Amino acid sequence: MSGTRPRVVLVGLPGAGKTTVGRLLAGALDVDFVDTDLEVERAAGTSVPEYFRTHGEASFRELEHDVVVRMLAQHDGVLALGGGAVLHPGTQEALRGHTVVLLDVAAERALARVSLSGERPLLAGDPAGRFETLRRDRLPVYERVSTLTVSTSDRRPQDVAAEVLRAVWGAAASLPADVLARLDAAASGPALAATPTRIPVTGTAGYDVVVGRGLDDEVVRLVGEASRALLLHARATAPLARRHAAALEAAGVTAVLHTLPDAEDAKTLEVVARCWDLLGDERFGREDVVVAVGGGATTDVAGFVAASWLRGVRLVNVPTTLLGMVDAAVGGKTGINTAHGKNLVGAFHPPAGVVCDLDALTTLPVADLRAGLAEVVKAGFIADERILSLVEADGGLAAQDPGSDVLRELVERAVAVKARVVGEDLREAGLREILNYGHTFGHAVERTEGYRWRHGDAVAVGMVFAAELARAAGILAADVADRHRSVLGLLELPTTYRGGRWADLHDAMAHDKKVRGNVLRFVVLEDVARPTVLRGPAPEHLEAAYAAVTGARRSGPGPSAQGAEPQEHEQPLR
Ligand SMILES: NC(=O)c1ccc[n+]([C@@H]2O[C@H](COP(=O)([O-])OP(=O)(O)OC[C@H]3O[C@@H](n4cnc5c(N)ncnc54)[C@H](O)[C@@H]3O)[C@@H](O)[C@H]2O)c1
Ligand SMILES: O=C(O)C(=O)C[C@@H](O)[C@H](O)[C@H](O)COP(=O)(O)O
Repeated sequence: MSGTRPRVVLVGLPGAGKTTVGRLLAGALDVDFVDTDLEVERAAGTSVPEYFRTHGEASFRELEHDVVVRMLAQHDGVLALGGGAVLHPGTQEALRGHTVVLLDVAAERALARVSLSGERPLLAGDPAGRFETLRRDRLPVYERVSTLTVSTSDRRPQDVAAEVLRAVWGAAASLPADVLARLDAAASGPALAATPTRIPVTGTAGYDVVVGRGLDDEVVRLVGEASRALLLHARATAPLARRHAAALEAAGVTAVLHTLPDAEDAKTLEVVARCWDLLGDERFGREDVVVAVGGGATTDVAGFVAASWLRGVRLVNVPTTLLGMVDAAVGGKTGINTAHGKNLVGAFHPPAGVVCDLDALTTLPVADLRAGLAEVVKAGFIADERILSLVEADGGLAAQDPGSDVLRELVERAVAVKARVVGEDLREAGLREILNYGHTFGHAVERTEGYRWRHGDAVAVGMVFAAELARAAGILAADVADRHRSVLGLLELPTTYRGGRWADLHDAMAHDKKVRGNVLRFVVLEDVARPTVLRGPAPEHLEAAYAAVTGARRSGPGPSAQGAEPQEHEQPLR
């Protein structure tokens, strides 16, 4: 894409609607949408609020400037700039000659939108007062760099997008017919199908995670030149798998469908062996591909089948559960369970691509949607506080609505966290352990319960256990530990576990992959987005955490209160 330029660059204050309108514009023009905040987070390896906290605004603006300049040179779709990006003189200069649209918004409207969209470091404390100051300082700069101003106050995003298209490309009649059709659809009511977001996973095996709606073509594109595709799916996703199979057949690929047992029953050696037989019967070669259409259990098994057949063939993941989209399908961990525990046999085998079609979530039972939200919340606690504030903003309602923009943002943010981590540490040499937050206890609960618990439910309780352990060890403040219960509670996820099972749980935790030389190691937090590893926790702290999870008692006051001597822990993992 080098040497191209964005069709339009959107600037404006936080809450002006740059992301929403940007996606609509990109959808109408059939081009990609890029939000520079997400690109900056990718470049920084952390969230914007966390970068502000640790490096300060000046350093953030330099990094943001570099990203904006790169995007102006490379991106040929729609580009939305972070609210303060234009403050950098170099960025003002770089915008010269581009089509820059200022989305202007009234203060009360913007504040209402911002309060629903999570942490904004520059508005902390006194949002109304600070917003007025931002508006006063920035408006003259926005006006100087922009070629057009469009108001977004009290208007539907599609009407704003339509005005931008008409103003930038002249009379509607001069727009190409397909753009006109999409524009008409937007103007007559329903919002435009938003354009997909591509989140790259860098590192040894680079691939994209595509998030959006109506993404069947992406699957065909990823299967590409293969002559055969084995589509492994759950019973519940058979209709979807059949639809993909038909599209592949139409593209000249021989599609073989195979139904896996439900949930954890699929993660066995017998099931994998059956798939190997099928691949042999159908003469699958090195150029052929395995496609997983299902939840995390399906992508784990399909991934292991792809990793082991002929020592590795291509894998395309089409996750159909929230948990699959934000976690299991991304990152290349594949595997099955054994009698000794969860995921004990497997391989690192990154997919060729991941297609997260949010439309699949409309048939997902709400209990499974919530289980997926546990892993979303995990991403919030370990790396991106904005995820937590997005959930808290309306008591967790929009997060549980598969059609909401909030859920889409949660998916994108959780995928971005995972992509950042696995891009740096595919084989879990260090940093990747943070993704295991809540899993040491969670996996133990799953094993103790004979895998009848949903994975996400077990991880929810596991995070409460990890928070109580950190609090007992004097590492984590009481209010952050309590926030685990409150956020997970909003999503109706379990935060307690029954008593009397400590011996079984402890035995299961002794098989955890993070154990080194028989010493238990737990990912814990020093604060939100400050994960670390606690090595060999004191038995009384473990038992206090268990007691707290059973509801018997709290595990201790945390470091902000008197009396707790912090236990030593390893270097922070960030
Ligand atoms: N490899 C990794 O990095 C990783 C990460 C997280 C979790 N996991 C694994 O993922 C598994 C949990 O994944 P999960 O929560 O997706 O569970 P799952 O795959 O068991 O799916 C949950 C249920 O939803 C059904 N289902 C799937 N898609 C559906 C749809 N669109 N509509 C209706 N029903 C649908 C499934 O048939 C199943 O009954 C666990 O085995 C866990 O260990 C792996
Ligand atoms: O991707 C990772 O790394 C994770 O730890 C993500 C977890 O959410 C996931 O459940 C993973 O399968 C656990 O891995 P394991 O190595 O503890 O089995």
